[in-house]
Amino acid sequence: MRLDYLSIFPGYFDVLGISLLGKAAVNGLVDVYAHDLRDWTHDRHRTVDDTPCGGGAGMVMKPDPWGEAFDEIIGTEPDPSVHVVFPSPSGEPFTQSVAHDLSSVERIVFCCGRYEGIDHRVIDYARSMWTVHEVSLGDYVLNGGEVAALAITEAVVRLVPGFMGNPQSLAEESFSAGQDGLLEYPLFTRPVSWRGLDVPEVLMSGHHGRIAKWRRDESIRLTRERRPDLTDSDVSARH
Ligand SMILES: N#Cc1ccccc1Cn1ccc2ccc(-c3cc(N)[nH]n3)cc21
Repeated sequence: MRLDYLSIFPGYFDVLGISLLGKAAVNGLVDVYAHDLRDWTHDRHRTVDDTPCGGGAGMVMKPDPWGEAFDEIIGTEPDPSVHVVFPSPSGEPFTQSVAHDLSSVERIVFCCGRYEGIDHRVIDYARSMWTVHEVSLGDYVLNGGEVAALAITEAVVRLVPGFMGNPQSLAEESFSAGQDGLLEYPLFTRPVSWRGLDVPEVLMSGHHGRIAKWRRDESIRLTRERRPDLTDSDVSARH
């Protein structure tokens, strides 16, 4: 998998050389390339923004540098196998399902906007050429797309076959298909007693059926308490 990042702050992506992602890069599972959008400007100030047409606060990112960067980094021919991700507060929700879909593609280009956003024609042009995902991390506003791109990267790459040492751990996480859309149950390890707090006895019983039931019940309880939006009537009935 090749990952490209287009940003006026490419240094954000130096962190991708650390930890598991660094190991994946070493193992050849992912190739990471960060690009400075200003390299595709031609004025002395390396200008990437301008005032919004129609007025309004803030600045908008000019389309020209993006187009020239696309030509050089991706190419000038349409290719739906290239997935272009625009983090945006007005995007579709980024979910585990989207992460799973992206984990099987060969190439992802992250377009990290700043200011008030990117000239919309850039997104329209990208849609005419590649497979575009305009995605939001959640209902809050960041200062740009870089942090969102890093979060999306981690969610996607950890699902790439061969990346995680123990793929079984993926199957038991919150939001994974195997969890029936429920939140993950509480986790414990040794010591059994810690500052007056004990591991639930059932988990030390060695009775796998009771442990499985306790974990399911806890997942249902937590999901109903914290994320009623994840429990539809059918799921509630089953639980
Ligand atoms: N756009 C915009 C915008 C609009 C108003 C105020 C500030 C910004 C900053 N910004 C510029 C690029 C960009 C990219 C992604 C996010 C983003 C994603 C999530 N889920 N929250 N915020 C924000 C981004």
